[in-house]
Amino acid sequence: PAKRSTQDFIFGKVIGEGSFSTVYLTKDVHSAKEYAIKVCDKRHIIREKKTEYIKRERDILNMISSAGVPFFVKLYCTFQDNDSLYFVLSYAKNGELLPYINKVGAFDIECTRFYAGEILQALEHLQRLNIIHRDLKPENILLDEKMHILITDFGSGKIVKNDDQSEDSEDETRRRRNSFVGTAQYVSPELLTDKVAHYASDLWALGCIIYQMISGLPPFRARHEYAIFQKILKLEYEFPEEFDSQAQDLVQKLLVLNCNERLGANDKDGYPSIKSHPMFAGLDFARLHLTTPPAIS
Ligand SMILES: NC(=O)Nc1ccc2c(c1)=C(Cc1cc(-c3cccc(C(=O)NCCN4CCCCC4)c3)c[nH]1)C(=O)N=2
Repeated sequence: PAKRSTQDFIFGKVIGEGSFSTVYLTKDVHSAKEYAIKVCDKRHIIREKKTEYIKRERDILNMISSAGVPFFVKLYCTFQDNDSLYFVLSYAKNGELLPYINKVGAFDIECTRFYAGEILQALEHLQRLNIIHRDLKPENILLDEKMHILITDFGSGKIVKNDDQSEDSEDETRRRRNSFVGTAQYVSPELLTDKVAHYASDLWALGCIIYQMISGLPPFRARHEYAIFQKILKLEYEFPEEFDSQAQDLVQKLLVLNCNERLGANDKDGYPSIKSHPMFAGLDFARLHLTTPPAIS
């Protein structure tokens, strides 16, 4: 196909903002289809030495789009001009999951089971593709027009080489320089201490998101980031009264400081030990993307 350019799209409202990018709702002038275009500022990326992150995001999005799995934004094409890089991505008509949690205050257990199940399915696909998201949070979980999830923002993602999560000395040197951590409320203890992410780092974030869907707030909260980090490292959080007991059991098995002892941490080929948890009893994971999501109310 011919290389696209900004002339092929009508740019609409801003629907997302990042430190190096802005996301616009756009319409393809030829097909009238709606897309999200992520516009990345070249000079800013180069100045902040983030070119490797942008290349990795493009590579991960290509891997996911080629795999043809549900639950992720698709990358349709990329192009560039003198100032910017352009990623043409899926448009998620219903935006981020977070405003829905804030709007209803707390999901009922059926909604929590459904959306936790879709996120778990998505994490299984990532594990099988040897990808760690590293910044999973409700703002990066979008909702399409049928209210199914579309996970986005792989700008912090990691491709695990030959299924070995350990690191070589070059990786270790880079890691010590690597100031990356995810978003405070959802970052795992191992990313705060030894700066090495594991597949189980995304399972920690899943635990935080399940807690938030039920209680309305993330488990580790404080006025300042440093205080949040302290609470995470001390596993300092509580369950509100009336928190569903099966969900509480699952969250407690995911929010484990030692990433190797987290439920699912040692699973190969997906997360069977999490899928078999009583909280997901009766959920048909393979058909989730084909079923009508429960109304969020
Ligand atoms: N960092 C990134 O990669 N960011 C991306 C990437 C791809 C992408 C992306 C972000 C998208 C973000 C997005 C944002 C929105 C959006 C923005 C503003 C308002 C709304 C909106 O009002 N939706 C209706 C849902 N409301 C939500 C709150 C409760 C009532 C109903 C949606 C729709 N899609 C998108 O559609 N596709």
